[in-house]
Amino acid sequence: MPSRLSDAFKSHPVHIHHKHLDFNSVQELPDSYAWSQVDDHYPNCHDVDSFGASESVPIIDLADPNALKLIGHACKTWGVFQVTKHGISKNLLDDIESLGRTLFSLPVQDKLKAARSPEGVSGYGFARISSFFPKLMWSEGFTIVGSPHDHFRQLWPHDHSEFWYCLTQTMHVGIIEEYKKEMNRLAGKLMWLMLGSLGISKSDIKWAGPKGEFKGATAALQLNSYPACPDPDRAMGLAAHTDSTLLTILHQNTTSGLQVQREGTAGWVTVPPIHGALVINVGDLLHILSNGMYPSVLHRAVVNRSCHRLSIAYLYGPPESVQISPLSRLVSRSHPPLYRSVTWNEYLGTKAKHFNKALSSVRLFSPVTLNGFADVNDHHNRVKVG
Ligand SMILES: C=C1C[C@]23C[C@@]1(O)CC[C@H]2[C@@]12CCC[C@@](C)(C(=O)O1)[C@H]2[C@@H]3C(=O)O
Ligand SMILES: O=C(O)CCC(=O)C(=O)O
Ligand SMILES: [Fe+2]
Repeated sequence: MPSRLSDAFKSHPVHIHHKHLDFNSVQELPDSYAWSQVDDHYPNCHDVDSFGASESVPIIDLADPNALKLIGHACKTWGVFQVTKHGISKNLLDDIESLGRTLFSLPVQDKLKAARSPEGVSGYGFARISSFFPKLMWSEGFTIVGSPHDHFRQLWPHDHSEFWYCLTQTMHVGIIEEYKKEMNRLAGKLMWLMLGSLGISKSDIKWAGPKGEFKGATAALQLNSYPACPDPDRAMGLAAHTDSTLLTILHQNTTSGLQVQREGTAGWVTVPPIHGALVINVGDLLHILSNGMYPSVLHRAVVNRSCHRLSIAYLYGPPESVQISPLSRLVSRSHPPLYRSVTWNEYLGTKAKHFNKALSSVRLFSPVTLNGFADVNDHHNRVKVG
């Protein structure tokens, strides 16, 4: 079994045999990007729950004394929430957004110099899950695991001026490092709020370290770009999926596009961009850790005709060697463990092979065999693929 995040896909390489588009030069949606199963993926069309009432994703102020309770409720009922007063500076959010914009505005042949290899994790390319769908997604992504140095050297090759080259590279790398550092700090804080609301304390998770700082946690930074699209009704930015993480922290620019599905309801709910707020997704590993109490949220990104959309996802997971399984405090005779233990790498490999069936493939009981005790999250088989 691979033990480093960067090796997670060695046994399941993704070969995508498609030419990369120069999105900006396309006037008409190419057939390879036209989704035949055009469903209701327009923002605002389906911002209702199954009872017809308007519902929106909770927004939680982290400085609110009730934050713990509110987060617990949001995790249980939505698997997603937005946070304000999170302590990440506005400048840093602006910097990472503008770095993303600079990167994606490079000519496609330059971006391809940093293309992700079929068995690799880092680099430029289509979303990994593209291989499960017959049509391409109207987006491009750049994944960073570890240092972005080598990829940035490929993207911005050495030009004539040594001084300017060093300065801009140092600035770009510095922004990424600072962003990762700040996100790591916030992710640790959110972990304790999310787990605290289940009655879990620092002594329950040995791998979090003596001070509960989650030392050794691993993460990937994913920059996503969704160019304006000539035929948004027939295109898909990023197909419906859950993240294979403990949690994901998402910064979106002012253009909406992120949609989530709430358990037990029909339709998609748009997560509106709120200035300075960050979106927090429950991922599959937290779903496992919580013994199914917190559903990992099914989400997707849609595109629009006039605005370019950018999002930056910080995909946070446990240290590489840690086995994730339902926390013993959440397991009892009436609530048996729903999942077997997995490392993050093993789970990523499983996701690469089984995509939306990954969570059920590590499940010990199906909801029907549990005699009335159902796992809140059984939507994983509802994601339409191929
Ligand atoms: C750690 C990871 C999670 C991720 C695969 C990756 O290796 C890096 C990119 C992540 C991402 C972002 C877009 C959606 C997603 C499903 C994908 O194809 O790549 C996620 C992966 C995931 O959470 O499984
Ligand atoms: O762009 C978005 O809003 C969603 C991105 C996402 O789901 C991801 O990077 O995993
Ligand atoms: Fe996602």
